[in-house]
Amino acid sequence: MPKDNQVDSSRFIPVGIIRTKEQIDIQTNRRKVLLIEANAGAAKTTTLALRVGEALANGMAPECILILVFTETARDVMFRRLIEIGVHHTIVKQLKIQTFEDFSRDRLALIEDKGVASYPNIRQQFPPMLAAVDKAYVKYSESVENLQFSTNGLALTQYLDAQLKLKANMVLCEEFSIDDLSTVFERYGVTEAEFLVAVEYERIRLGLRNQPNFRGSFDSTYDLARDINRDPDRFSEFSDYRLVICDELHDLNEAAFRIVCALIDRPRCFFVGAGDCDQVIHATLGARHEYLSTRFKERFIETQRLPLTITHRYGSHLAFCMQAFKGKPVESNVADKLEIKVETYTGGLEEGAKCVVESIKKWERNGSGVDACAVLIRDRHHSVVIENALRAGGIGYRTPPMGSYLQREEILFLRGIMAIALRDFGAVKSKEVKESIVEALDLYGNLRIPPDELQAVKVGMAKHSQLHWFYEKYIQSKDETKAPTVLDSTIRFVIDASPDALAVDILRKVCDRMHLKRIAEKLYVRQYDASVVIRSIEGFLSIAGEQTLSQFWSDLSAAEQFAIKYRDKDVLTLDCVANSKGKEFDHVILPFVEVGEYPSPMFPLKDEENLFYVGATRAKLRLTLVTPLDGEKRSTFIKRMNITGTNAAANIAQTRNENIFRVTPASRHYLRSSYSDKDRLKALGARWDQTRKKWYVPIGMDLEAFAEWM
Ligand SMILES: Nc1ncnc2c1ncn2[C@@H]1O[C@H](COP(=O)(O)OP(=O)(O)OP(=O)(O)O)[C@@H](O)[C@H]1O
Repeated sequence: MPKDNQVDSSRFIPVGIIRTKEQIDIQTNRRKVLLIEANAGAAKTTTLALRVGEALANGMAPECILILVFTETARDVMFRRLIEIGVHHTIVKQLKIQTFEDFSRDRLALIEDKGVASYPNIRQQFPPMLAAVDKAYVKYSESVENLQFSTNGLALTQYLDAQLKLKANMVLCEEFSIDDLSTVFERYGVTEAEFLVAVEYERIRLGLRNQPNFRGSFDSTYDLARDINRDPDRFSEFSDYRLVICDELHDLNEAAFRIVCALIDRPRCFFVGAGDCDQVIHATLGARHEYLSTRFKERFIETQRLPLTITHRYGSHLAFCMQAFKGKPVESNVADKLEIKVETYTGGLEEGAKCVVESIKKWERNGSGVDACAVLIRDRHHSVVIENALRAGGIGYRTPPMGSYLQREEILFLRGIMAIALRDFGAVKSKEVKESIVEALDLYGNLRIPPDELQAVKVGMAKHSQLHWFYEKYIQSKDETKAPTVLDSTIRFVIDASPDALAVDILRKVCDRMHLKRIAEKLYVRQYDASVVIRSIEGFLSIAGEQTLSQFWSDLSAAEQFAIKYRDKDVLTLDCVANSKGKEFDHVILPFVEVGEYPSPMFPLKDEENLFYVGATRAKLRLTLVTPLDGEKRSTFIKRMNITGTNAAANIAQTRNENIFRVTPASRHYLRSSYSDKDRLKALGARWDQTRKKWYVPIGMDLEAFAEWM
């Protein structure tokens, strides 16, 4: 039964939830273009899944439905949600659920006569970007005043960021006149030099025939949008989708918008998209709220907007706090209370990490499973202390898709040096980790081993229990008359040191001798990425504690074994907040909600607010904020939630919810039957649910005759 006693004309009846009137209105809506604007947890994904269920129940073939999202996480969540509400998994598998980038790549492959090289790693884009800077310099440095071009790593990354921004906004495919150059900063937020370099970079990428030579991240989406722009008829070659669904519409940029428009332009296509402007955290890629607010309406006059106002994920206490934090109405329909805990610590991040472990233990003592718990960190480097504290506390964890700190390049490099010096590569059990250590030595040591040779070395290396031959072949200086390289002299220093020396002292000297900070700034040229690497190394040194070099080495192997042991089990999730969009957990712990960490001073405050909002709203039953005891060090975000001030009103709303919404949904009774039962079931009045591929007894019908199938 739907809530609010409305007439329900829907054919798809979900399992496990009672839909609100808002949800049924969306599920059964037949407007050509429908936009849903909602709060976090207000059932966007679920309601889009209901719309898909309805289309299937009305006989639409799964191949005619396309679901587009921006991230792989969102794709997985949509897949799961469809199954949760009762769409049969074989049907879900037939639906096309893709990220924009994957969808675009597949579409382009259909019309391109040659394969296009993919450059997923930003470093692969450096050589063409260098060539672009050269060209821009030669062409414009005489004719345009005050142009500054640079070719260091930081500058190259900034040029790459700028070209992405311009592409997301579809600026580069427009004709440009040199007279307009003075306005590019005002219009697009890039400098004149960045604009000119981006134009040259695209010329290099596209070559003479306007057929891309390579593609970096986002280039498939851009190229498809560009293609549509140049020749709208070409899109008509693609298969017709009858229903296009788009989740996370708040991440839409101009390129993705044009692809969506081309799909909607097909005469038989219906479109439903959902978004929440407070979840925009990819602002640099041109994500803007104006698509939701105005652009669709301008382009498709028949656009209708419907709201999803009520959250079904978390109770009133968090709803009221998020209302205070975001300054927008947030209402909850959840009967279960959500507790907000503020746990405090004094001292550094290690103490904060212990506080996290204590919060998990309290949760377990309540009888709740640790697998329903997630620690969502602001930055990758936070995971060093957290992982260590979890291991000390015997709490198994997974780190999808962030990866454990032990497998990060900077840490692998230090592990490689230790493995050579201690002659104990055998302690590294995993073949992949062995290969990655070799890669990290090549990268950080600037060995420049040609790619094919490196590949062969990696394959051979996995079989070795020693790394010494690699050292002798690629690192050790052969010419006695010359000074050894910095890497070689650093390794010799560690070899000469006693394995009983304090690990932290030795490793700190390794970092200083190698100038790791400078290397990080060169390799991870974005200031933020470099800072994460530097802090991750600091965290690594701090966890060495009082251990000797050989003790720390054994401890690292034990830590890796610990992480591997629990990898596929039902354990705690440890991830970055940015990866958690669309997910939910009974208990969410946000560590280090402190000044300088959260919000990060390196990003616009608005983005940080949205990130915090996304993290906090993943919680279903408990949200724990781990923050310093010292009020001065506490993040202003906690104050802005007004936890104490909203408590009384939240209590009243919560009691109301407990009285109204703690009802078991009346639902169809699905039957366990085999194919040969079908005629009998039909004769008894059972109905076939095509979407779920099961027979059911309609609501209100006596169940007695169906006892053998219950
Ligand atoms: N009518 C309903 N009754 C009870 N629970 C519901 C209902 N609709 C959805 N839910 C539940 O609410 C939770 C949030 O739903 P969903 O993930 O669809 O929200 P969302 O708006 O996509 O979230 P977000 O954008 O924050 O990731 C899910 O656990 C879902 O099963």
